[in-house]
Amino acid sequence: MSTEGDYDCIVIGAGVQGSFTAYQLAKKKQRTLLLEQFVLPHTRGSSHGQTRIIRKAYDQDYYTVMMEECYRLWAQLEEEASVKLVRQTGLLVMGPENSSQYQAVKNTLQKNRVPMVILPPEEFSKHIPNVNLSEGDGALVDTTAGVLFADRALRAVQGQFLKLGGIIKDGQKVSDIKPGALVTVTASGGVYRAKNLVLTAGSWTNGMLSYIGLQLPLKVLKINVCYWKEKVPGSYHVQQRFPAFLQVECPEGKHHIYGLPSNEYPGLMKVCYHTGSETHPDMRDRQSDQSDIDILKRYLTRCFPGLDPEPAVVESCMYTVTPDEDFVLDCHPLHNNIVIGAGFSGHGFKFGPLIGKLLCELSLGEVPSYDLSPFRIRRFPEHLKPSL
Ligand SMILES: Cc1cc2nc3c(=O)[nH]c(=O)nc-3n(C[C@H](O)[C@H](O)[C@H](O)COP(=O)(O)OP(=O)(O)OC[C@H]3O[C@@H](n4cnc5c(N)ncnc54)[C@H](O)[C@@H]3O)c2cc1C
Ligand SMILES: O=C(O)[C@@H]1CCCCN1
Repeated sequence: MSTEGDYDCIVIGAGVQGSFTAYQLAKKKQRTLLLEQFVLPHTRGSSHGQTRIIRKAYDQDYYTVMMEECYRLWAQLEEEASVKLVRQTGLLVMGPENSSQYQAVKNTLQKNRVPMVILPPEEFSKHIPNVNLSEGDGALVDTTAGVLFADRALRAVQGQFLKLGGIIKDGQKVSDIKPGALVTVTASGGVYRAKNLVLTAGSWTNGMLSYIGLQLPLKVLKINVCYWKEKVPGSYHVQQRFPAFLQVECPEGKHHIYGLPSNEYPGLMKVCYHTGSETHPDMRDRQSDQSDIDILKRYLTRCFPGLDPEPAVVESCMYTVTPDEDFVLDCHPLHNNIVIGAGFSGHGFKFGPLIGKLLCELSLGEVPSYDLSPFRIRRFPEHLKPSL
């Protein structure tokens, strides 16, 4: 066997994170193979669908700081691929004025000098018609925020990767990984070898990690992606400058509720609950729990009176959630030529271009551009197998 390998790097999983990682590696002249189990494009993972929120409004500084560069990297891809991927709409954040979460978001924005507008309750309805602000809630708008065109972004980044000479093999389910100076990857269409491996397998991550002696505390949740009909067409439309929104706490449920202005489906606004019920990634459609939809119905009846409180369309997506909802961006504890990007916990899309850059840096043994301590595997010591 040659010690050169077939490739410099193999990336497993062509969702947003694997696609951006492969693109960054190809930019660094690495001979890169991107393997995907499904035929592309597909709707079985976490990166499909037309839209995602992009925002700087976070309760932790490190995400807000990282978003500075993300916006630049998204703009760069828009230019390279001649395609529009980001639409600035602003993000309305609502939550109990004295709650720690709402205050944390407000403080992070102020501290990092992110352009924002605070909407006092008496002025709220002048700026945001058709929404009832809850008694005691504060409201602010992160004006930098907006909507990312997700499917289009995946097409663009995969297209750029191919232009750089990268290779995508889809319809190739990986069924084994053998670590070593050359990593050997067995997939349904062949056996491939490379000096480095990056694992970005989304909800299937622990299945892949079982081949290389590691398990992470990841929960896979099925998310019901709900669209709701506007009673008066256009009332929550992106062209009426209706923003995306995030309700950080409310009486109906303990998790966030979020929404995007109507755009992709005429007359329908997307509003979802930021959690779901556990599932196996291959059995997603067997999970039929709808308690999240009941919470949304009650919230929309109270706060979005212009929406019919019965979902018109329900699609499915998955979150892969860590206990602290921070990502995993790290090398395998024993095999430093295997890099893992996982646990994006329902908020990783907007970071895609930067995650790609960071996983590429880790794979090339470079000093990462950011402090990755919040994202290290060793924050879960109890989950490192005794064999490690
Ligand atoms: C409903 C919903 C709303 C969201 N909203 C936002 C938002 O507003 N803003 C935001 O920033 N983020 C948001 N997110 C989160 C974001 O979409 C995810 O963090 C991101 O898509 C995760 O990407 P990924 O590449 O890790 O996973 P995936 O997209 O699932 O990619 C993993 C890929 O690996 C492949 N794979 C797995 N196993 C194998 C194997 N054995 N062989 C070959 N290939 C394999 C899978 O088929 C898949 O294509 C949302 C997510 C959901 C579900
Ligand atoms: O990443 C985001 O911006 C959204 C916010 C709410 C939960 C889902 N993800």
